[in-house]
Amino acid sequence: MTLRLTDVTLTYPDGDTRLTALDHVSLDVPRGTLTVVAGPSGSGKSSLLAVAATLITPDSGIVTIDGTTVTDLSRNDQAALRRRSIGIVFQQPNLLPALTAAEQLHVMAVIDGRRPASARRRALDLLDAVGMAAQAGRRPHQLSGGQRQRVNIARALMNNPTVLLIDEPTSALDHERGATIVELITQLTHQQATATVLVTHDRTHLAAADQITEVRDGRLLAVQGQS
Ligand SMILES: Nc1ncnc2c1ncn2[C@@H]1O[C@H](COP(=O)(O)OP(=O)(O)OP(=O)(O)O)[C@@H](O)[C@H]1O
Repeated sequence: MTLRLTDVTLTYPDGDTRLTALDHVSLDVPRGTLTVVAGPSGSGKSSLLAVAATLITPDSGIVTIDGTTVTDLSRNDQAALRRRSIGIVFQQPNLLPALTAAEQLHVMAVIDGRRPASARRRALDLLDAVGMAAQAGRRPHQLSGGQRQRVNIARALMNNPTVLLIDEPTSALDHERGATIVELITQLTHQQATATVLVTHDRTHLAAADQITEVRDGRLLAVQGQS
């Protein structure tokens, strides 16, 4: 299993007590499949992504990625694994204003120490895969919200991650553009063979999923596969 959460509990300080954001959560996500986690505001979706991304260490439970138990690793080793194996798409496309679409992707490869020529090739291939080849030389202010989100998704795939984590990718888009982005995420999940988790409060995205699950008050309700 590429991404596995086993019996994960996460709490935050809340005055004199602690608030349980994730309550004994278990989830398996195989490569090449899309899991949609739906739930209302405050149910624990972002916390689940942050734990899967190794950005937050849970109070208890185990997270494994590609067979490595990440909850056992040092913070440095977690960061190295994150760079190598995890692509994260945050809600707001936090692109760098001065860089072109292609350069947004290059930066990721440079951080990872990849050779410029192969990085340039992969960046252009990915921009093509997200339908943005013609806009490779544009800066964020010259792109629409949907186009920025496409660059954001391509950037997350730059280092060839096995796990792709996506937080509310359509919150800034209208319904039609949102549906197109979810379709694109489904295609990329199959094409790039990522174990993809998309969290959303929008139930219309459930139809795109290979596996759907609902989160309420930090608990995962039934996980169901779709075929
Ligand atoms: N850093 C924090 N400190 C304290 N409590 C937090 C913190 N982050 C989240 N929480 C609480 O944990 C619970 C789960 O929050 P989380 O952000 O994971 O939910 P969510 O489903 O992603 O919500 P939204 O859809 O509004 O982003 C909420 O009750 C929230 O108030």
